[in-house]
Amino acid sequence: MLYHVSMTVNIPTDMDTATVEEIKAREKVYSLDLQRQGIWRHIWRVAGQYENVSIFDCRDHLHLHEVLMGLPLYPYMNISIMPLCRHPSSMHEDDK
Ligand SMILES: O=C(O)C[C@H]1C=CC(=O)O1
Repeated sequence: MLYHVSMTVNIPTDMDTATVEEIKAREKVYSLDLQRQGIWRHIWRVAGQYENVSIFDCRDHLHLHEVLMGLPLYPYMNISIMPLCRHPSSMHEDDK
């Protein structure tokens, strides 16, 4: 199942720089691993925001939930989710 997910990151301004960098480094490793597995299909930066728009390909809602809960930046994110289904005019067989 495909999901449109937007994540806005709000790291507390008083968190020390080393901790922020360590969390961001773990987030990148986690994200790249999911991208390689095909679970995190696309990620874009929203211009001018500490926000991304992503497409996830998960088995079901619970799988998506577990993937998102595992994000190292999860405690500092606001997340919005839209479940997607294939558009009847889509020419992409894997849009499902
Ligand atoms: O930067 C972000 O949008 C937050 C998060 C998502 C992937 C990643 O590496 O960091």
